[in-house]
Amino acid sequence: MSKLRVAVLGAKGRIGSEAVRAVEAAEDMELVAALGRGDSLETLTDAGAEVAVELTEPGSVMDNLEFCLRHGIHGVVGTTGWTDERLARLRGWLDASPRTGVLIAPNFSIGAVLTMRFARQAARFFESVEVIELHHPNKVDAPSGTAARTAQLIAEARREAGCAPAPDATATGLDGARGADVDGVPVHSVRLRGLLAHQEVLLGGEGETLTIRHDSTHHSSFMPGILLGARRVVTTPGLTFGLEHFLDLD
Ligand SMILES: NC(=O)C1=CN([C@@H]2O[C@H](COP(=O)(O)OP(=O)(O)OC[C@H]3O[C@@H](n4cnc5c(N)ncnc54)[C@H](O)[C@@H]3O)[C@@H](O)[C@H]2O)C=CC1
Ligand SMILES: O=C(O)C1=N[C@H](C(=O)O)C[C@H](O)C1
Repeated sequence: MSKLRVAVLGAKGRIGSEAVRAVEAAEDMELVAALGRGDSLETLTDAGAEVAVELTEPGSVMDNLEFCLRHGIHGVVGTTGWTDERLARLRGWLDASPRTGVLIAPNFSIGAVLTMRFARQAARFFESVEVIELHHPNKVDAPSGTAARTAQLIAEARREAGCAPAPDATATGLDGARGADVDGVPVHSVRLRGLLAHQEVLLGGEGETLTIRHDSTHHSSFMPGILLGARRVVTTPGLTFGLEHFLDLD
């Protein structure tokens, strides 16, 4: 059986360097390119890459994906910074390349995907809900892509269930003290040396609270999801948003 020809973009970064090792170690994959900042994207076509694992930064991801989709290279994307406007541009490129697939995974770790799923399930049963994400201090974006997605899923579930806005009597104070507002859900970002990637979803009702917490303590937590994404995206044309769609969770 021929091996899946995989390239990693952002190959010298924190997660990218781990992804290079994971692809090299996968028996059904061949690492055909490992690109860092400034390397030519033509390397991907010269190397015959079938899948590009995109782990760079929000300022680079769009140009990289535009090139990949123009050349029929599937994408597995962990890079953050996804807005509605960016997603619409990506869908336009996918429409022009209908056999190509892109997976965008706000988080590749199974625990984080389950956290999002459990938070969505729990959201309608509690009056209050807030998200706290905690990351290493080298992270350039806040809130994290995972926290933004978690808050969107919570907000969607609460809208569908007809929940009232969470109670909050705050009338005065410092700007930012109540976090960022993502679809009506407060999201608080902590940046602390010693941490990697962590998230808590706090839910509160009369006389009880529920905390759903996930900790990624090593970048290896993201690797099974990246490899699964690469295997599945080649037979899944169009945009898949969230690794849960490849996990048969229900
Ligand atoms: N979805 C997920 O599960 C995860 C996503 N991430 C995300 O992945 C991204 C990268 O995170 P880190 O590795 O921590 O950052 P990092 O800063 O350590 O690595 C990014 C690397 O990409 C390189 N780069 C920038 N532009 C490039 C380009 N055009 N072509 C090739 N390389 C380029 C940089 O030089 C750097 O080496 C961030 O957006 C982060 O939030 C990180 C961990 C897990
Ligand atoms: O930058 C990181 O480290 C991470 N980024 C992703 C995010 O923004 O959610 C995934 C994970 O939290 C690690």
